[in-house]
Amino acid sequence: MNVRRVADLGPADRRALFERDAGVDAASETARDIVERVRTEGDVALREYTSEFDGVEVGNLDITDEAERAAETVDPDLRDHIETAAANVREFHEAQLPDDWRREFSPGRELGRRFRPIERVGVYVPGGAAAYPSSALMGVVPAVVAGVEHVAVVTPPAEELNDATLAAINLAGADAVYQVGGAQAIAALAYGTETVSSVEKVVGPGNRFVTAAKAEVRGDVAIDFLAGPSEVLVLADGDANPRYVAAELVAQAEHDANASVVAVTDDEDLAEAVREEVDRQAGERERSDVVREALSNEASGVFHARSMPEAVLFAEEYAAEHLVVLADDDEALLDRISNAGSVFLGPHTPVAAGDYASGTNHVLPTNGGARVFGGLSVETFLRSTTVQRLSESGLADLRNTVTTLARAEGLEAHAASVEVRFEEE
Ligand SMILES: NC(=O)c1ccc[n+]([C@@H]2O[C@H](COP(=O)([O-])OP(=O)(O)OC[C@H]3O[C@@H](n4cnc5c(N)ncnc54)[C@H](O)[C@@H]3O)[C@@H](O)[C@H]2O)c1
Ligand SMILES: N[C@H](CO)Cc1c[nH]c[nH+]1
Ligand SMILES: [Zn+2]
Repeated sequence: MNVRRVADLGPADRRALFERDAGVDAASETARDIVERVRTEGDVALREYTSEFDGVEVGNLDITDEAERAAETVDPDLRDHIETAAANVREFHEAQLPDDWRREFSPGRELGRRFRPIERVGVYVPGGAAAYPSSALMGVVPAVVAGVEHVAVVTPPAEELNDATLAAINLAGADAVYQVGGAQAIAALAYGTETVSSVEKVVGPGNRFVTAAKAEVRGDVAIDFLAGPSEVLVLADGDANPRYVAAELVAQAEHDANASVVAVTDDEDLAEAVREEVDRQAGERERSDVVREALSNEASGVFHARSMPEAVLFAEEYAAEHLVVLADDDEALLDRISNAGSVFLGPHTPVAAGDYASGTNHVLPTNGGARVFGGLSVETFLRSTTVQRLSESGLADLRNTVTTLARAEGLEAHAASVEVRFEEE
């Protein structure tokens, strides 16, 4: 990996960086075929795909009881830490619960909003190369806090089911758990099969096949947003510690060969030091082949900007899932940034803290989705309804405006529905 200068980036480089897709487009056709087969063939298709992609012949797809057992038998120390993380996630998400409200905006014109949970949701908990008990907490806890009645979880199977993931799913409060992963799991939640009942909204992160499948079912079922292969962008000034910068890149790179990891700084020496550190740290990791592939992606790299404003502009255009700011004036830099899924400020705030335990949600938009979406939250599981009551005088105040606009639209019955209220019986 070479240090690249932001000023030298051509249109093709900028497209690769700022319109990145982490292999999701290339997975779309496969995902579409899988979704269609599951929709028409149900459990038979689920079992066949599970055998093909996960190499497992599953017995019962429903593993709700196994999850309950795992919560009792999992290593007590691990269970304690799962519960600590869950408590922090719960606390942060409870703070997001909105209150219903109603207010009189002018005499006789009372308007408000109320919030109710979606009734049935499905949470994807990834579990291919690595197991993700933390993603179980991030998906299920906010749904439970929002008051969702039925929370179903799907997660890929393995010869030996991962106890920590199962325990976390149960401890977080899921109602049903199915051992199925990939695009087939998303299709099962969207359309239902003999075993898996369909839901109203599908949420959660996953690899490019999972992400492509969510894009495919969107429209038939609600989804949160596309949360694909992980990303991090580190915005650093010359005082940043290159070991910390490199550690952030290597950490998110170990998720997936399709992960995108970037550092941008106005200090050429720091850029060079980060590049060397990344090389060194990448070689030390168990998943160093995955890390190296992620580091060599077109959307990854170490970049030298001519100034911090140029580096900030780069970060804004990139719109990363995670933005780490390692700079003296981090709060001032933050003020100039809007596009990021989650921001980590200062030398003691690694992304891993938010990935596992600080309490914020780690299910976040990737591939530039942060330009228009926020991460998973309690609001993801709520819908709002507006409520209004007008008094007779409140309606009288609006009478001419409503009838004039209704007639301008050629909708006489709308106007009449107001006028009838002022006519003598
Ligand atoms: N953006 C976020 O918020 C966020 C959060 C956590 C994890 N992640 C991401 O989740 C992903 C986890 O990936 P993973 O692969 O370990 O687990 P996964 O559960 O996402 O995917 C595993 C499934 O992929 C399917 N699959 C694998 N190869 C396939 C192929 N060739 N064709 C069709 N289907 C195939 C299989 O069905 C398998 O069950 C990583 O990319 C990680 O970065 C993202
Ligand atoms: N960094 C991931 C989100 O992109 C979340 C995660 C789970 N486990 C470790 N990290
Ligand atoms: Zn992570």
